[in-house]
This record gives sequence, C-alpha cells and structure tokens, in this order.
Amino acid sequence: MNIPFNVPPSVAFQNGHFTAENVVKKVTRSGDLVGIFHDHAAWQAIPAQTPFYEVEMLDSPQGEGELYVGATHLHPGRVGDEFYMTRGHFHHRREQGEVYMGLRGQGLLLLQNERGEARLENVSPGSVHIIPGFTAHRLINTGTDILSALAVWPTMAGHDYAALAQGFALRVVLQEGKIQAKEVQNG
Ligand SMILES: O=P(O)(O)OC[C@H]1O[C@](O)(CO)[C@@H](O)[C@@H]1O
Repeated sequence: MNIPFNVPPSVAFQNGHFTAENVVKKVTRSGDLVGIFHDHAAWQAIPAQTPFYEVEMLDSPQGEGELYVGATHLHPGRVGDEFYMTRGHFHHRREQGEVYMGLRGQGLLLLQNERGEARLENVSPGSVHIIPGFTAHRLINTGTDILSALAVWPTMAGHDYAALAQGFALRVVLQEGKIQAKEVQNG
C-alpha cells in the first residue's frame, strides 16, 4: 500500500507569511483602536483607515484541544511618543496560554497578570515567549521594520478585551531619543 506523504502548511521564517489553502486574514486599523493610545489628539490625526497590524492564521477546527497557528504583522510607527502596538487581550478562557515566536523586526511583548502586574520581554527573530494562563498580552513594535511574530493558541481561548478597559499598567514610548517603559496610574 502506498501511504502518501502529505504536505502540511508552511510559514516563511523571514516574514511570517503562510502558504496554505485555509489562511484567514484580519486587518486592524487605526480607527479600530479607540482609546488605546494615550495621546488622543495624535491618534485622531492618523487617518482611520491606516493599517496598524494584520493577523493571518490557519482556519483550524473548533473544540477542546484544538489549536490555532497564526502570525501577527505589526507595522512600525508611533502615535505621538507611543509605539504602535496591538490592542492586547486576556483569553476569555483565562487558564489557557499561548506561545509566541519572534520572526522579523524588533519589539516587546507586554505581559500582565490579573493583579495588574506587568512585565516586558524583548521580541526578535527566534525569541520564544511562553504566555502563561491568566496573562494578558500585547505586542509593541519599537523598531523600524514590520514586527512579525508567530503564535500558537487554543481555538477555545477566545478574547476578553473588557477586562483591560483601564488599559495596561505600562506604556512604551520614545522620550529623549530612548525607548522607555512608563508606569501608568489609571490605564
Ligand atoms: O486581539 P489582539 O490584541 O488585536 O491581538 C492580535 C492577535 O494576536 C494573537 O494573540 C496571536 O496572533 C491572536 O490571538 C490575536 O488575534
């Protein structure tokens, strides 16, 4: 009997683009990120249609134990002094974690637990990030190239944005020519 060697999906490590039949893409634009950046006037000055990041992912089956794999491509830039970043979220299923791997560009992964304690990890090509359960996560592009990161997470994890209505406890800004993380009092 001839057992076939199936061809799985593939991802290009240089840019995080997938080659597969079932790739789903979602673009997040400036206008979608209401209240995310601290300089409201600077955010309003950016046309609402400006793309900030794209997520491409394989359309996996739904169910306990199933996994998504995807890549986030976050553009470089700043809103005022604050670097472009993803919206960031907790998983609706809080106990479920996620793994990121940096593919292209330079940036930071902002992690925050349910007590509001935040920390940052450098993201660069090849960096591996274990996002534990009960931990909100946001990518920040501090470089000049697109920041691309591969992610694997449970299809049942879901997104909870409401729990972060007050924002994260840290903001990453360019001040005096330096990339700096600042503590935020009220989000
Ligand atoms: O939902 P956000 O915060 O816009 O993040 C973008 C994407 O990043 C991921 O964490 C991994 O690609 C996805 O879960 C999410 O769709």
